[in-house]
Order: sequence, then structure tokens, then C-alpha cells
Amino acid sequence: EVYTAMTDIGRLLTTEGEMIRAVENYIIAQESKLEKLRRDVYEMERVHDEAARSPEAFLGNPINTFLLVKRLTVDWTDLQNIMTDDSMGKAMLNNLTSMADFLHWPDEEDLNGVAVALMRLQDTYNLDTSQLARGHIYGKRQAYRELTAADCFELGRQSYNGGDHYHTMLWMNEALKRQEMESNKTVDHADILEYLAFSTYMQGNVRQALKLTNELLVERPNHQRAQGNKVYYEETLQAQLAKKRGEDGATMDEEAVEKGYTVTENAEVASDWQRERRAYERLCRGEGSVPNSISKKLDCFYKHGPSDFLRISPVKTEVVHIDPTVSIYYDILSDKEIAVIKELATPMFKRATVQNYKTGELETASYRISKSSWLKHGDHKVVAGVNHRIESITGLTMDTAEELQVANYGIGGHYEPHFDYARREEKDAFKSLGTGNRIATFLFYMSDVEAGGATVFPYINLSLWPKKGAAAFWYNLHPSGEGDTLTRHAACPVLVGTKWVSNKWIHERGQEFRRPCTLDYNTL
Ligand SMILES: O=C(O)CCC(=O)C(=O)O
Ligand SMILES: [Fe+2]
Repeated sequence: EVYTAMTDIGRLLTTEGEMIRAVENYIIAQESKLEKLRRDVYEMERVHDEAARSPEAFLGNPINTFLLVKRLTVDWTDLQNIMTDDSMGKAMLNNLTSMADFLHWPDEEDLNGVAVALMRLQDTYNLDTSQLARGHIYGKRQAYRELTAADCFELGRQSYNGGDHYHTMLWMNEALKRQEMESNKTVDHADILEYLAFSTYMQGNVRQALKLTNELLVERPNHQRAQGNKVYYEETLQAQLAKKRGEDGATMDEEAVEKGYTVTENAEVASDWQRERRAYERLCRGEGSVPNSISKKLDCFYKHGPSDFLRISPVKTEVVHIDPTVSIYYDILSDKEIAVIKELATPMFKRATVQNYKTGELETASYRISKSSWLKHGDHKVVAGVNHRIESITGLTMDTAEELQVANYGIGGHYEPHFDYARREEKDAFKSLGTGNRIATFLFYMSDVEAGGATVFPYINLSLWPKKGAAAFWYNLHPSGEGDTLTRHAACPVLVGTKWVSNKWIHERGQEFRRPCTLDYNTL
């Protein structure tokens, strides 16, 4: 007990002094914590208000979308950590958690999805990393702020987790540049170096990887993984040097063959794919042009048939390619009809799937990213009207056609090169329908797209730019029923804005007298 002697009570003053200091320190800590929270939330509020004024316009910029998802994942985790070390903060977080049913929280997968989409845009549209980090996209809309070193680091980390060392290097280099210029550092220099060094090694530049690892070791001499990597990189360099000196004369190819790889075959497969990829990306950027021999035969006119309806109300038609014939029809959907279709389709939206022709299962795939749903003839008079219009314009029956598919592509949304028709090995795809193959495609554009989002045909050098209210039409099959390989096409990633389309896939059955078949592969 202390109350019995003055000396002991005197010591209590020391205790009290400590207590006061502790509480004061607590207040200072809380205040600086609150100050940080206040600064963060104030900034978030400012951006949020700007976004809420026009969400489509704001989120039409991929950098803004990435930053929003990052705020709701990485930044939110940081904020929660600050808030959970006191009970008031905990209570508030519990409150937020109990609202889980009606709040949407993006997760790590979403963050990865937007990061991957950004990389796709960067590759397809040749976007420069520094320009992107500055928020510039194609000279189009500007992001609301530049990326910090931590943002670039996050993009690098996401690429790294996906095993994409090429983009890890690009973004970690950018993070490094930005970090060195930041007065308030948003990320540790050494953390960037660690990722950068390893990805540089994975990309084959051992010398540079070693240099970066040495830099890292200057900053963090006890970093164990870096110590291990340093030894390994040095040994690898030695071995490479020895090889160059001819001590081991085997070429890479010879070694690969020894290990059982068939080098040339792989190279051929890769180059077919690469050729298509290059053509696809070039067309997405609008760099393709139809040769003169074809363009001089192209035409535009008012289409007055085949149905009586078109005699009264002709359709503005542009033929943009001959063999396969690709036509564009303008102003065939009104803004009102488009609004109705979007409204009907949106509540039923699901991530688009593709059919695995081996298992027959529908599955999601990274090469098709959009949300879509199907509208039946009887769902609304607008849908019925649309079906009639396609029948009037094409002269083909809609009785055997698929329902109207409505699709929306977000930032980076795309559909890589594909055929709409089922090929021989996939011929069971539509078997259960009993309506034959997809003879033709009628593709409505239900929005303009600010940048990107073209429909491209890599083998005929054709890019179609979405125009609200217009539609594209082509036959997927030759009159013989054989698939027309030149109709292979793709939906380019949306760069800025959003893209809405709807598809009507018309089938073979019922068209026998409308588009008679021939034995000859080519005649129409
Ligand atoms: O959206 C586009 O431009 C094309 C879509 C497409 O090819 C498809 O859904 O099959
Ligand atoms: Fe398609």
C-alpha cells in the first residue's frame, strides 16, 4: 500500500506525470490519426462528389476506375487498420459490415481484373506507361489525378501476381521514377526494387537484375531473399559467360530439342497466333485500310427491299466489304428503343460465357469480358419490333433465330477473335436446337464509344466503329453451308467510355427458299 507514507505518496506524482504524458501521447496519436483520416476522407469525398455528378463519364476513364477499385480494396484495408485499434472505430466497422447485403465491396479479384484490363489497353493501343501514369489516355479524357508511386506499385504487384513480368517491369520502373520524385513517399524504395529485380531476371536480363538486387542490399543489408538471389544471379551470369566463351557450344535450340521440345513447330503455331494478334491490334487502333481494289467497289444507297416495309421506309445502307459482304445499316434503332432494351436487359445481366466444345459446358473466359442477357420476342413490343425489322431488312426468317442477346462492355471489355458459327469439331454446339448453324449475324450498336471498342475482322482488314442506332450484318456461312473463315472477328477492348451492342444470330433452318444453298462453295 502507498497511502501510509508521504514518500510513497510523493512517488505517485511521478506515476501521475507518466499517466498524463501517456494520455497526452494518446491524444496526439489520435489527433494525428484523425488528421490523416480527415485528409483521406476529405479527398475521397471530393473525388466521390465529382464522380457522382456523372458516373458514366467519370468511370469511362480506365485510370479513374482502377483508382476507385483500389480505394475500396487496398486503401480501405489501410483505413480499417487505423480504425480498428480503438473500440469506437471497431463499432463503426461492425456497423459497415452489417450492411454487407446492400453494399458492394470489390475484392482482390476485382482489383486484379481492372489491373489486367489496364494492361490489355496498354498493349492493344500502344499506350506509354508514363503517359498513363499521368492520367493521359489517347489525348482523350484526363483522369482526376495522376498515379502515385504506390498506385504504380500496386499495378506492378497485380501483374506480378499474374505471372506477367513484362508489365511488372514497366510499372515497377514507373513506380521507382515516381517514388524518387515524391516528397511524401507513398511506398518504400526497397519494396519496389525487390519486385523489379525479380521480374527483370524473369524477363532474361540477369545483369540488370543483379544490379538492382545490389541496390536493394545497400538499403536492406539483411534482406534474406535478396542475399540468396544475388548469389544465384552471379552464378547464372558466370554460366552464361562460360557458354559464350564456347566452353559449352550447344545453342538454345539444341538444348531445347534435347529436352524434348519441338522448337520449330512451336514457333510456327506461335507465329500464326501472333500474326492474327498483330492484325487484330492494328485494326483496333484504326490503322488498317481496305485495299483500293475493294474500296472502289464499295457503295452506299437506300435499301428499298426485299420487304414492302422497306419500300415505305428505306434503310440507309453502306457496304463496307465485298466477299464476305459486310453491310452497315444506319438509324435502324431509335434512342427510345435502345433505352427500353437496355432497361429490360440490365437486371438479368450475367458475365458472358463461351462454350467449351469438348465438354459442352458454358464457362467464363478471359478472352470474352462483358455482361449480357437474352430478350425474348414476347418480352416487350420493342423486342418484337426489332425482330421484325431484321426480318424485313435481311429477308431471313427469325423463327429459328436465337433470342436477342444484349451485351455491355466495361473498361477493357473485349471479345478476342472468334467465329460466330460452329466449326466442324464444334458442330454439336447447336444440335439440341435443331436449327442448324449460325448462318448470319445481325449486330446492333446501341452506343457510341469514345475510344476503342471497334468490331474488327483481322483477315479482311476491316474495322467497324460503333455508331449508336446502326447495325452490321454479314453471312457467316457460304451458300454451301461451309463456314466462311474470313468472317473471323473480334470486339476490341473499350478504351474510354462504355459499349452496348445486341446480337441476333440467325440460323440455317427456314432460310432454304430465302437464301437457297448451292453446292458451289463461292457463288451467292
Ligand atoms: O461487340 C462486338 O463488336 C462484337 C461482338 C461479337 O462478336 C459477339 O458477341 O459474337
Ligand atoms: Fe461474334
